[in-house]
Amino acid sequence: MARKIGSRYTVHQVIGRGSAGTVWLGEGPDGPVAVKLLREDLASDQVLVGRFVQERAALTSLDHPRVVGVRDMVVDGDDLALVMELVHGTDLRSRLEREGVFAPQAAAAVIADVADGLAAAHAAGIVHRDVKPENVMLDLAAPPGPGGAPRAKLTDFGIARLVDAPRRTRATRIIGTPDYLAPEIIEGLEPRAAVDIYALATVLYELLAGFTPFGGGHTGAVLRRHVTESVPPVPGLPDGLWRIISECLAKAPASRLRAAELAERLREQLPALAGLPPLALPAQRSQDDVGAPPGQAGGEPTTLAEAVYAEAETGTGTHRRRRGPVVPLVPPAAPDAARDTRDTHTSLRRPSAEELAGYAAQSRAQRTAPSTGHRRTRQERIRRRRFLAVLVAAVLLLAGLAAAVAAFGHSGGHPHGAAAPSVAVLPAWPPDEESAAV
Ligand SMILES: Nc1ncnc2c1ncn2[C@@H]1O[C@H](COP(=O)(O)OP(=O)(O)OP(=O)(O)O)[C@@H](O)[C@H]1O
Repeated sequence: MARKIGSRYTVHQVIGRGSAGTVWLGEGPDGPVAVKLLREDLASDQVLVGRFVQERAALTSLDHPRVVGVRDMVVDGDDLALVMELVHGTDLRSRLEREGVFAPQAAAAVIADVADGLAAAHAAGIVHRDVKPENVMLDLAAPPGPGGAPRAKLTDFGIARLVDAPRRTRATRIIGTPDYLAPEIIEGLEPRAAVDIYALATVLYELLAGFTPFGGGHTGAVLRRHVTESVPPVPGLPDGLWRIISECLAKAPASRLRAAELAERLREQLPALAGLPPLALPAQRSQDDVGAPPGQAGGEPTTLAEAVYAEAETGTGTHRRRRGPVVPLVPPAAPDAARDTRDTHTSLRRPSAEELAGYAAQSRAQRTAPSTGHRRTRQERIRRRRFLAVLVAAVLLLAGLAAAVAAFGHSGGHPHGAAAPSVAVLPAWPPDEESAAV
Protein backbone atom coordinates (compact mmCIF):
# COMPACT_ATOMS: atom_id res chain seq x y z
CA MET A 1 0.00 0.00 0.00
CA ALA A 2 1.41 3.37 -1.01
CA ARG A 3 1.87 6.16 1.50
CA LYS A 4 2.94 9.78 1.08
CA ILE A 5 5.94 11.04 3.04
CA GLY A 6 6.07 14.82 2.83
CA SER A 7 5.14 16.30 -0.50
CA ARG A 8 7.89 14.67 -2.55
CA TYR A 9 8.05 10.99 -1.63
CA THR A 10 5.80 7.95 -1.79
CA VAL A 11 6.67 4.70 -0.05
CA HIS A 12 5.37 1.36 -1.24
CA GLN A 13 6.76 -1.55 0.67
CA VAL A 14 8.80 -2.34 3.79
CA ILE A 15 12.31 -3.57 2.96
CA GLY A 16 13.76 -3.72 6.44
CA ARG A 17 13.32 -2.98 10.10
CA GLY A 18 15.81 -1.64 12.57
CA SER A 19 15.84 -0.31 16.09
CA ALA A 20 15.06 3.25 15.04
CA GLY A 21 12.29 2.50 12.61
CA THR A 22 11.21 0.88 9.39
CA VAL A 23 12.92 1.14 6.03
CA TRP A 24 10.62 1.44 3.02
CA LEU A 25 11.18 1.22 -0.69
CA GLY A 26 10.00 4.54 -2.06
CA GLU A 27 9.92 6.86 -4.99
CA GLY A 28 11.07 10.48 -5.13
CA PRO A 29 11.41 13.13 -7.83
CA ASP A 30 14.78 11.65 -8.86
CA GLY A 31 13.81 7.99 -8.85
CA PRO A 32 13.76 5.12 -6.33
CA VAL A 33 14.86 5.78 -2.75
CA ALA A 34 14.99 4.02 0.61
CA VAL A 35 13.01 5.86 3.27
CA LYS A 36 13.70 5.23 6.93
CA LEU A 37 10.59 6.20 8.85
CA LEU A 38 11.57 6.75 12.46
CA ARG A 39 9.65 5.16 15.29
CA GLU A 40 6.68 7.10 16.67
CA ASP A 41 8.29 7.74 20.05
CA LEU A 42 11.42 9.13 18.38
CA ALA A 43 9.37 11.18 15.92
CA SER A 44 7.40 12.74 18.77
CA ASP A 45 10.54 13.71 20.71
CA GLN A 46 10.78 17.47 20.17
CA VAL A 47 14.49 17.59 21.00
CA LEU A 48 15.21 14.95 18.42
CA VAL A 49 13.04 16.71 15.83
CA GLY A 50 14.97 19.93 16.46
CA ARG A 51 18.25 18.13 16.06
CA PHE A 52 16.99 16.41 12.93
CA VAL A 53 16.37 19.78 11.34
CA GLN A 54 19.73 21.15 12.55
CA GLU A 55 21.66 18.16 11.19
CA ARG A 56 20.02 18.21 7.81
CA ALA A 57 22.81 20.14 6.11
CA ALA A 58 25.66 18.07 7.58
CA LEU A 59 24.05 14.74 6.79
CA THR A 60 22.80 15.49 3.31
CA SER A 61 26.13 16.99 2.28
CA LEU A 62 28.13 13.85 3.02
CA ASP A 63 28.50 12.59 -0.51
CA HIS A 64 30.87 9.68 -1.11
CA PRO A 65 30.56 6.46 -3.11
CA ARG A 66 31.32 4.40 -0.01
CA VAL A 67 28.66 6.09 2.10
CA VAL A 68 24.93 5.49 1.68
CA GLY A 69 23.84 9.02 0.85
CA VAL A 70 21.15 10.79 2.85
CA ARG A 71 19.19 12.58 0.15
CA ASP A 72 16.64 14.36 2.28
CA MET A 73 15.19 14.57 5.76
CA VAL A 74 11.45 15.00 6.12
CA VAL A 75 9.46 16.32 9.05
CA ASP A 76 5.80 16.01 8.17
CA GLY A 77 3.11 15.84 10.85
CA ASP A 78 3.90 12.72 12.87
CA ASP A 79 6.40 11.46 10.32
CA LEU A 80 10.13 11.88 10.69
CA ALA A 81 11.95 10.30 7.77
CA LEU A 82 15.43 9.98 6.35
CA VAL A 83 15.38 9.62 2.60
CA MET A 84 18.39 7.61 1.47
CA GLU A 85 20.06 6.34 -1.62
CA LEU A 86 18.56 2.92 -2.37
CA VAL A 87 21.17 0.17 -2.19
CA HIS A 88 20.41 -2.99 -4.18
CA GLY A 89 21.92 -5.56 -1.91
CA THR A 90 22.06 -6.71 1.65
CA ASP A 91 23.59 -5.65 4.91
CA LEU A 92 26.84 -7.22 6.10
CA ARG A 93 25.26 -8.87 9.16
CA SER A 94 22.76 -10.75 7.00
CA ARG A 95 25.54 -11.81 4.63
CA LEU A 96 27.69 -13.03 7.53
CA GLU A 97 24.83 -14.98 9.05
CA ARG A 98 23.83 -16.52 5.76
CA GLU A 99 27.23 -17.41 4.29
CA GLY A 100 29.64 -17.44 7.22
CA VAL A 101 33.12 -15.97 7.51
CA PHE A 102 34.85 -14.18 4.65
CA ALA A 103 38.06 -15.22 2.91
CA PRO A 104 40.86 -12.84 4.08
CA GLN A 105 41.09 -10.95 0.80
CA ALA A 106 37.35 -10.32 0.57
CA ALA A 107 37.24 -9.25 4.24
CA ALA A 108 40.11 -6.82 3.71
CA ALA A 109 38.50 -5.41 0.55
CA VAL A 110 35.12 -4.85 2.23
CA ILE A 111 36.71 -3.16 5.24
CA ALA A 112 38.93 -1.00 3.01
CA ASP A 113 35.75 0.28 1.32
CA VAL A 114 34.17 1.13 4.66
CA ALA A 115 37.40 2.81 5.78
CA ASP A 116 37.21 5.01 2.66
CA GLY A 117 33.68 6.04 3.66
CA LEU A 118 34.83 6.76 7.19
CA ALA A 119 37.76 8.82 5.93
CA ALA A 120 35.32 11.05 4.05
CA ALA A 121 33.06 11.38 7.07
CA HIS A 122 35.94 12.12 9.45
CA ALA A 123 37.29 14.74 7.07
CA ALA A 124 33.85 16.39 7.25
CA GLY A 125 33.99 16.30 11.05
CA ILE A 126 31.42 13.51 11.36
CA VAL A 127 32.05 10.57 13.69
CA HIS A 128 29.76 7.63 12.96
CA ARG A 129 29.75 6.08 16.47
CA ASP A 130 27.84 2.94 15.52
CA VAL A 131 30.01 1.07 13.03
CA LYS A 132 28.92 -2.59 12.96
CA PRO A 133 27.95 -5.14 10.31
CA GLU A 134 24.30 -4.04 10.42
CA ASN A 135 25.38 -0.61 9.22
CA VAL A 136 27.43 -1.77 6.26
CA MET A 137 25.47 -2.33 3.06
CA LEU A 138 26.84 -4.56 0.31
CA ASP A 139 25.99 -3.15 -3.08
CA LEU A 140 25.32 -6.22 -5.19
CA ALA A 141 24.45 -4.17 -8.25
CA ALA A 142 27.98 -2.74 -8.48
CA PRO A 143 30.80 -4.68 -10.18
CA PRO A 144 32.61 -6.69 -7.47
CA GLY A 145 35.95 -5.60 -6.05
CA PRO A 146 39.17 -7.61 -5.51
CA GLY A 147 38.65 -11.34 -5.07
CA GLY A 148 35.02 -10.96 -6.10
CA ALA A 149 34.19 -9.09 -2.89
CA PRO A 150 30.99 -7.03 -3.07
CA ARG A 151 31.45 -3.27 -2.80
CA ALA A 152 30.53 -1.92 0.62
CA LYS A 153 28.91 1.30 1.80
CA LEU A 154 28.56 2.61 5.32
CA THR A 155 25.11 3.70 6.41
CA ASP A 156 23.19 5.06 9.41
CA PHE A 157 25.32 8.14 10.09
CA GLY A 158 22.13 10.03 10.64
CA ILE A 159 20.79 7.89 13.42
CA ALA A 160 23.99 7.81 15.41
CA ARG A 161 24.23 11.58 15.36
CA LEU A 162 20.58 12.28 15.97
CA VAL A 163 19.78 9.91 18.73
CA ASP A 164 22.87 10.51 20.76
CA ALA A 165 21.99 14.09 21.62
CA PRO A 166 23.32 15.24 25.01
CA ARG A 167 19.89 15.36 26.61
CA ARG A 168 19.15 11.82 25.56
CA THR A 169 22.46 10.37 26.68
CA ARG A 170 23.26 11.57 30.16
CA ALA A 171 26.94 11.84 30.96
CA THR A 172 26.74 8.81 33.21
CA ARG A 173 25.25 6.51 30.63
CA ILE A 174 26.57 4.80 27.56
CA ILE A 175 24.31 4.01 24.67
CA GLY A 176 25.86 1.74 22.13
CA THR A 177 26.60 -1.66 20.77
CA PRO A 178 28.76 -3.44 23.35
CA ASP A 179 30.86 -5.64 21.08
CA TYR A 180 32.10 -2.63 19.06
CA LEU A 181 32.52 -0.03 21.82
CA ALA A 182 35.98 1.49 22.09
CA PRO A 183 37.45 1.46 25.61
CA GLU A 184 37.57 5.25 25.82
CA ILE A 185 33.78 5.40 25.41
CA ILE A 186 33.39 2.98 28.32
CA GLU A 187 35.77 5.17 30.32
CA GLY A 188 33.60 8.19 29.60
CA LEU A 189 35.74 10.13 27.13
CA GLU A 190 34.23 12.09 24.28
CA PRO A 191 33.97 9.79 21.22
CA ARG A 192 36.31 10.90 18.47
CA ALA A 193 37.12 9.45 15.04
CA ALA A 194 39.29 6.71 16.61
CA VAL A 195 36.18 5.02 18.06
CA ASP A 196 35.04 4.28 14.50
CA ILE A 197 38.43 2.74 13.69
CA TYR A 198 38.22 0.50 16.75
CA ALA A 199 34.70 -0.58 15.77
CA LEU A 200 35.71 -1.20 12.16
CA ALA A 201 38.70 -3.33 13.19
CA THR A 202 36.28 -5.30 15.36
CA VAL A 203 34.12 -5.88 12.30
CA LEU A 204 37.19 -7.02 10.31
CA TYR A 205 38.09 -9.47 13.07
CA GLU A 206 34.50 -10.75 13.06
CA LEU A 207 34.43 -11.21 9.27
CA LEU A 208 37.58 -13.34 9.53
CA ALA A 209 36.96 -15.25 12.75
CA GLY A 210 33.17 -15.43 12.98
CA PHE A 211 33.10 -13.77 16.41
CA THR A 212 34.15 -10.44 17.85
CA PRO A 213 37.35 -10.19 19.92
CA PHE A 214 35.72 -9.09 23.16
CA GLY A 215 32.14 -10.28 22.72
CA GLY A 216 30.28 -13.10 24.38
CA GLY A 217 28.52 -13.66 27.67
CA HIS A 218 27.22 -10.89 29.85
CA THR A 219 27.35 -7.30 28.60
CA GLY A 220 29.31 -6.30 31.70
CA ALA A 221 31.95 -8.86 30.86
CA VAL A 222 32.14 -7.57 27.28
CA LEU A 223 32.75 -4.00 28.45
CA ARG A 224 35.35 -5.12 30.98
CA ARG A 225 37.25 -7.00 28.27
CA HIS A 226 37.38 -3.91 26.03
CA VAL A 227 39.03 -1.97 28.82
CA THR A 228 41.33 -4.57 30.35
CA GLU A 229 42.08 -7.44 28.01
CA SER A 230 44.37 -7.77 25.03
CA VAL A 231 43.04 -8.90 21.67
CA PRO A 232 42.83 -12.70 21.43
CA PRO A 233 44.98 -13.84 18.47
CA VAL A 234 43.28 -15.46 15.49
CA PRO A 235 45.15 -18.68 14.60
CA GLY A 236 46.14 -18.83 10.95
CA LEU A 237 45.58 -15.14 10.24
CA PRO A 238 48.27 -13.71 7.92
CA ASP A 239 50.70 -11.51 9.87
CA GLY A 240 50.05 -8.37 7.86
CA LEU A 241 46.33 -8.44 8.60
CA TRP A 242 46.94 -9.29 12.24
CA ARG A 243 49.24 -6.27 12.66
CA ILE A 244 46.59 -3.96 11.19
CA ILE A 245 43.89 -5.37 13.46
CA SER A 246 46.08 -5.08 16.57
CA GLU A 247 47.03 -1.50 15.79
CA CYS A 248 43.41 -0.49 15.28
CA LEU A 249 42.30 -2.24 18.46
CA ALA A 250 44.92 -0.42 20.55
CA LYS A 251 43.47 0.72 23.87
CA ALA A 252 44.95 4.20 23.35
CA PRO A 253 42.93 6.01 20.65
CA ALA A 254 45.99 7.95 19.47
CA SER A 255 47.81 4.70 18.62
CA ARG A 256 45.17 3.59 16.13
CA LEU A 257 45.46 4.11 12.39
CA ARG A 258 43.48 6.88 10.73
CA ALA A 259 40.70 5.81 8.37
CA ALA A 260 42.63 6.66 5.18
CA GLU A 261 45.74 4.85 6.49
CA LEU A 262 43.63 1.82 7.34
CA ALA A 263 42.18 1.68 3.83
CA GLU A 264 45.65 2.03 2.32
CA ARG A 265 47.28 -0.59 4.56
CA LEU A 266 44.47 -3.06 3.83
CA ARG A 267 44.78 -2.56 0.09
CA GLU A 268 48.54 -3.16 0.31
CA GLN A 269 47.73 -6.58 1.75
CA LEU A 270 45.29 -7.60 -0.98
CA PRO A 271 47.76 -9.25 -3.41
CA ALA A 272 49.28 -11.39 -0.66
CA LEU A 273 45.83 -12.49 0.49
CA ALA A 274 44.63 -13.60 -2.95
CA GLY A 275 43.36 -17.16 -3.02
CA LEU A 276 43.52 -17.75 0.75
CA PRO A 277 40.47 -19.67 1.93
CA PRO A 278 38.36 -18.53 4.88
CA LEU A 279 39.95 -19.44 8.22
CA ALA A 280 38.69 -22.68 9.68
CA LEU A 281 38.27 -21.77 13.33
CA PRO A 282 36.00 -23.19 15.97
CA ALA A 283 34.59 -19.72 15.56
CA GLN A 284 31.22 -20.81 14.81
CA ARG A 285 30.74 -21.42 18.55
CA SER A 286 27.81 -19.77 20.23
CA GLN A 287 28.25 -16.04 20.69
CA ASP A 288 26.68 -16.40 24.09
CA ASP A 289 29.54 -18.54 25.25
CA VAL A 290 32.49 -16.80 23.65
CA GLY A 291 34.92 -15.74 26.31
CA ALA A 292 32.56 -16.34 29.18
CA PRO A 293 33.96 -18.25 32.12
CA PRO A 294 32.76 -21.84 32.22
CA GLY A 295 29.23 -22.17 33.37
CA GLN A 296 28.76 -18.44 33.40
CA ALA A 297 27.47 -17.67 29.93
CA GLY A 298 24.08 -16.11 30.22
CA GLY A 299 23.98 -16.83 33.94
CA GLU A 300 23.81 -14.62 37.00
CA PRO A 301 26.37 -11.84 37.21
CA THR A 302 29.31 -12.86 39.36
CA THR A 303 31.53 -9.80 39.37
CA LEU A 304 31.09 -6.19 40.36
CA ALA A 305 31.17 -5.10 36.74
CA GLU A 306 28.56 -7.62 35.78
CA ALA A 307 26.32 -6.62 38.64
CA VAL A 308 26.67 -2.98 37.63
CA TYR A 309 25.76 -3.68 34.05
CA ALA A 310 23.08 -6.20 34.95
CA GLU A 311 21.19 -3.39 36.62
CA ALA A 312 21.49 -1.35 33.46
CA GLU A 313 20.42 -4.24 31.29
CA THR A 314 17.38 -5.15 33.29
CA GLY A 315 16.46 -1.47 33.24
CA THR A 316 15.87 -1.79 29.52
CA GLY A 317 13.31 -4.53 29.92
CA THR A 318 14.05 -7.84 28.31
CA HIS A 319 17.54 -8.99 27.42
CA ARG A 320 16.96 -11.28 24.53
CA ARG A 321 19.85 -13.08 22.98
CA ARG A 322 20.45 -13.25 19.26
CA ARG A 323 22.63 -15.22 16.93
CA GLY A 324 24.81 -12.21 16.32
CA PRO A 325 26.48 -10.41 19.17
CA VAL A 326 25.17 -6.95 18.81
CA VAL A 327 22.84 -4.54 20.48
CA PRO A 328 22.16 -1.44 18.42
CA LEU A 329 22.73 2.15 19.41
CA VAL A 330 19.22 3.43 19.57
CA PRO A 331 17.44 3.03 22.91
CA PRO A 332 14.46 0.72 22.84
CA ALA A 333 10.88 1.71 22.45
CA ALA A 334 8.34 0.34 24.88
CA PRO A 335 8.13 -3.42 24.26
CA ASP A 336 6.22 -4.05 21.09
CA ALA A 337 6.81 -7.50 19.74
CA ALA A 338 4.96 -6.84 16.53
CA ARG A 339 7.18 -3.94 15.59
CA ASP A 340 10.51 -5.02 16.99
CA THR A 341 11.61 -7.91 14.88
CA ARG A 342 15.31 -7.35 14.92
CA ASP A 343 16.78 -7.00 18.32
CA THR A 344 17.06 -5.53 21.74
CA HIS A 345 18.98 -2.44 22.83
CA THR A 346 21.10 -1.56 25.74
CA SER A 347 21.47 1.55 27.78
CA LEU A 348 24.31 1.15 30.19
CA ARG A 349 25.35 2.99 33.31
CA ARG A 350 28.94 4.01 32.89
CA PRO A 351 31.13 2.61 35.68
CA SER A 352 32.99 5.03 37.94
CA ALA A 353 36.77 5.37 37.75
CA GLU A 354 37.12 3.22 40.90
CA GLU A 355 34.93 0.50 39.45
CA LEU A 356 36.95 0.49 36.25
CA ALA A 357 40.20 0.28 38.20
CA GLY A 358 38.73 -2.63 40.12
CA TYR A 359 37.82 -4.55 36.97
CA ALA A 360 41.41 -4.97 35.92
CA ALA A 361 42.31 -6.50 39.28
CA GLN A 362 39.22 -8.70 39.21
CA SER A 363 39.97 -9.79 35.70
CA ARG A 364 43.53 -10.81 36.67
CA ALA A 365 42.31 -12.57 39.78
CA GLN A 366 39.68 -14.49 37.84
CA ARG A 367 42.26 -15.67 35.35
CA THR A 368 44.65 -16.97 38.01
CA ALA A 369 42.30 -18.38 40.63
CA PRO A 370 39.73 -21.13 40.43
CA SER A 371 36.27 -19.68 40.49
CA THR A 372 34.82 -18.83 43.88
CA GLY A 373 31.61 -20.51 42.92
CA HIS A 374 33.45 -23.79 42.47
CA ARG A 375 35.33 -23.44 45.80
CA ARG A 376 32.15 -22.64 47.65
CA THR A 377 30.51 -25.78 46.26
CA ARG A 378 33.40 -27.97 47.42
CA GLN A 379 33.32 -26.47 50.89
CA GLU A 380 29.61 -27.03 51.13
CA ARG A 381 30.02 -30.65 50.11
CA ILE A 382 32.71 -31.17 52.72
CA ARG A 383 30.58 -29.53 55.43
CA ARG A 384 27.62 -31.71 54.47
CA ARG A 385 29.77 -34.83 54.70
CA ARG A 386 31.10 -33.88 58.13
CA PHE A 387 27.55 -33.35 59.34
CA LEU A 388 26.53 -36.77 57.97
CA ALA A 389 29.51 -38.39 59.67
CA VAL A 390 28.49 -36.94 63.06
CA LEU A 391 24.89 -38.01 62.44
CA VAL A 392 25.90 -41.58 61.59
CA ALA A 393 28.15 -41.71 64.66
CA ALA A 394 25.33 -40.51 66.89
CA VAL A 395 22.87 -43.04 65.44
CA LEU A 396 25.33 -45.92 65.82
CA LEU A 397 26.15 -44.82 69.36
CA LEU A 398 22.48 -44.74 70.27
CA ALA A 399 21.94 -48.12 68.63
CA GLY A 400 24.88 -49.50 70.59
CA LEU A 401 23.55 -48.09 73.83
CA ALA A 402 20.09 -49.50 73.13
CA ALA A 403 21.58 -52.91 72.33
CA ALA A 404 23.68 -52.80 75.49
CA VAL A 405 20.66 -51.92 77.63
CA ALA A 406 18.66 -54.73 75.99
CA ALA A 407 21.51 -57.21 76.46
CA PHE A 408 21.96 -56.08 80.04
CA GLY A 409 18.28 -56.68 80.70
CA HIS A 410 18.41 -60.00 78.87
CA SER A 411 21.40 -61.34 80.71
CA GLY A 412 20.12 -60.41 84.10
CA GLY A 413 22.16 -57.31 84.27
CA HIS A 414 25.50 -58.83 83.22
CA PRO A 415 27.16 -56.52 80.69
CA HIS A 416 29.30 -59.23 79.11
CA GLY A 417 26.44 -61.26 77.67
CA ALA A 418 26.33 -61.95 73.90
CA ALA A 419 24.94 -58.72 72.59
CA ALA A 420 25.58 -55.85 70.20
CA PRO A 421 28.83 -54.08 70.80
CA SER A 422 28.56 -51.20 73.19
CA VAL A 423 31.07 -49.13 71.21
CA ALA A 424 30.15 -48.29 67.65
CA VAL A 425 32.93 -48.70 65.10
CA LEU A 426 32.60 -45.80 62.66
CA PRO A 427 33.32 -46.33 59.01
CA ALA A 428 36.13 -44.24 57.51
CA TRP A 429 34.42 -40.97 56.60
CA PRO A 430 34.42 -39.05 54.35
CA PRO A 431 35.75 -41.70 52.03
CA ASP A 432 37.34 -39.69 49.21
CA GLU A 433 40.39 -37.53 48.75
CA GLU A 434 38.46 -34.34 49.40
CA SER A 435 38.34 -35.24 53.08
CA ALA A 436 42.12 -35.16 53.22
CA ALA A 437 42.03 -31.54 52.28
CA VAL A 438 39.67 -30.59 55.08
N1 LIG B 1 19.58 2.62 1.92
C1 LIG B 1 19.10 1.38 1.96
N2 LIG B 1 18.87 0.69 0.84
C2 LIG B 1 18.37 -0.56 0.88
N3 LIG B 1 18.07 -1.21 2.00
C3 LIG B 1 18.30 -0.60 3.17
C4 LIG B 1 18.82 0.73 3.22
N4 LIG B 1 18.95 1.08 4.52
C5 LIG B 1 18.53 0.03 5.21
N5 LIG B 1 18.13 -0.97 4.43
C6 LIG B 1 17.62 -2.29 4.86
O1 LIG B 1 16.78 -2.10 5.98
C7 LIG B 1 17.23 -2.88 7.08
C8 LIG B 1 17.02 -2.11 8.37
O2 LIG B 1 17.89 -1.03 8.37
P1 LIG B 1 18.06 -0.09 9.63
O3 LIG B 1 19.13 0.87 9.27
O4 LIG B 1 16.74 0.47 10.00
O5 LIG B 1 18.43 -1.07 10.78
P2 LIG B 1 19.79 -1.76 11.15
O6 LIG B 1 20.92 -0.82 10.90
O7 LIG B 1 19.82 -3.07 10.45
O8 LIG B 1 19.64 -2.02 12.68
P3 LIG B 1 19.74 -0.94 13.82
O9 LIG B 1 19.24 0.38 13.29
O10 LIG B 1 18.82 -1.52 14.80
O11 LIG B 1 21.14 -0.88 14.22
C9 LIG B 1 18.68 -3.17 6.79
O12 LIG B 1 19.04 -4.41 7.30
C10 LIG B 1 18.77 -3.16 5.30
O13 LIG B 1 18.63 -4.47 4.81
